[in-house]
Parts: sequence; C-alpha cells; structure tokens
Amino acid sequence: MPIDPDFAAALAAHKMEIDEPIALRLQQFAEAMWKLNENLNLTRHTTWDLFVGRDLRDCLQLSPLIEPGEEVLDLGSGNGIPGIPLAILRGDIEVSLAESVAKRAGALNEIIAELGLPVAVYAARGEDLLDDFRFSTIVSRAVGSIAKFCRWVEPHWTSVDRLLLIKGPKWVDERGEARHLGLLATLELRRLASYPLGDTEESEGVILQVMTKWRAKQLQTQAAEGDPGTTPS
Ligand SMILES: C[S@@+](CC[C@H](N)C(=O)[O-])C[C@H]1O[C@@H](n2cnc3c(N)ncnc32)[C@H](O)[C@@H]1O
Repeated sequence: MPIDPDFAAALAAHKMEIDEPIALRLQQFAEAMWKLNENLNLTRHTTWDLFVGRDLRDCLQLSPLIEPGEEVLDLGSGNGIPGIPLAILRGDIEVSLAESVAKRAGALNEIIAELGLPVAVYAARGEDLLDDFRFSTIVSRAVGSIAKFCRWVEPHWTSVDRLLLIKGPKWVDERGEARHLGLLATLELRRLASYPLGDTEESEGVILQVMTKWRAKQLQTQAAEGDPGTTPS
C-alpha cells in the first residue's frame, strides 16, 4: 500500500517527518478508524489535515515523554487516540486501551486486529481497571477535566505512577477548579509540553503530568542518587 498523497501532503504542510513504514501504519489506522466511524461516531477529524494537525500532533508530543518499557493505559480511548498511534510509534512500550462504551471498545478491537498490534482493549471504565492492574502511566485526551481525573484516580495511586493528560487552552481553568476543590493538595501538576494547535495564533495544546507529591519526591531522590527509577519526572 503506498502512502496516500493527501496524507503525505498534510505531513509536509505540518512539517512532520515520519519514517515511511510508520507513516503507512498510521495511515492504515486512520483509514480503519474512519471506516468504522460511519456507524459509530468515533471522530469529527475526518480529513488528513485534521488527523495530522490535531491527532498526530498530540501523539507526537506525547510519545517522547514515555520511557522505554512503560506500561501505558489510554483511558477513554474512544477512537483509539492517543493509544493506537502511540503503540505504532513506540514498539518499546506496552499499550492498553480502556473504553467504557462496549460498541466503541468492539470497534477498537477490530482496528487492533486489522493492524495486528499487541494492544489489549478493555470494555471498562479505566479507573475500575486499577483495582486489578498496574500501569506506569495513564494517558488520556478529551475524556474529563483535571478535577474528574483527580477524583477517579484518588483511591488508586498505588496502581499508577502518573497521568499524562493532553489538554487544550482551557487547562488553566481546569487547574483552577481542581485547586479550588482541594484536589491537588497532595498532587504535583507539571506542564511537560506546550505546542501550537494552529486554529488561532493563541491556541495551544499542552501535556500535563499529574503524580503524587510523594512519588515526585521519590523520583527526585532516585535521580539525585543516580538511579533512573521507573518514570521520568
Ligand atoms: C470524547 S471521546 C475521546 C476519544 C479519544 N480519546 C480522543 O481524544 O479523540 C471520550 C471517550 O471516553 C470514554 N470514556 C469516558 N469516561 C471513561 C472512563 N472513565 N473510562 C473509560 N472510558 C471512558 C467515552 O465513552 C468516549 O468514548
């Protein structure tokens, strides 16, 4: 299968250089997802320009923030973003997807099978999985506010090291809300990446890392002692 010229043009327009074998896998993902979208309402990003400029941009910003060997859960995977592109971009990590709507989880399973990716799909609420499984990082986009995530994960911080949340410009308001509700008192929130979204000049995407202050301190101590630990700070 050759690279779709419109996909190649969108990558060039957004100044993204991706090795051809990886680009072909990403193309296969987008096409499989769009096919299922006709019945399942998985995405409104149905052009190569939106797929590259929004979806892929977020995934390419997220990818380098994850360490080799990490076990990553995409919570609220929906159309598979960011989890599936992440699994394509990073063969050195283990990706699982959680999607609470059974039909969408079924669609994710179909896409995973078509791409032959070693990714587990759970038709479940992501936070409930933390009763039985452990992940080093939960990644998520467009699922809930910072406050919502703090509440979901609050009883489960022994089952996850950190959250990496992809957010748009409203993240500052969300942080204010979470602070106001006292939900960040024992947590450290850091902005690890910010990048233009291209909608307007001011429109910015960010990747926020949330972890317990206790865990952040532990990682700092490990770094000072020359032990890389399991997740970066
Ligand atoms: C707006 S979609 C976002 C899909 C994708 N992450 C993206 O960025 O395009 C949100 C998805 O999260 C799912 N969802 C919401 N809360 C969830 C939870 N606690 N656990 C698992 N899935 C959840 C919804 O069913 C929906 O499919």
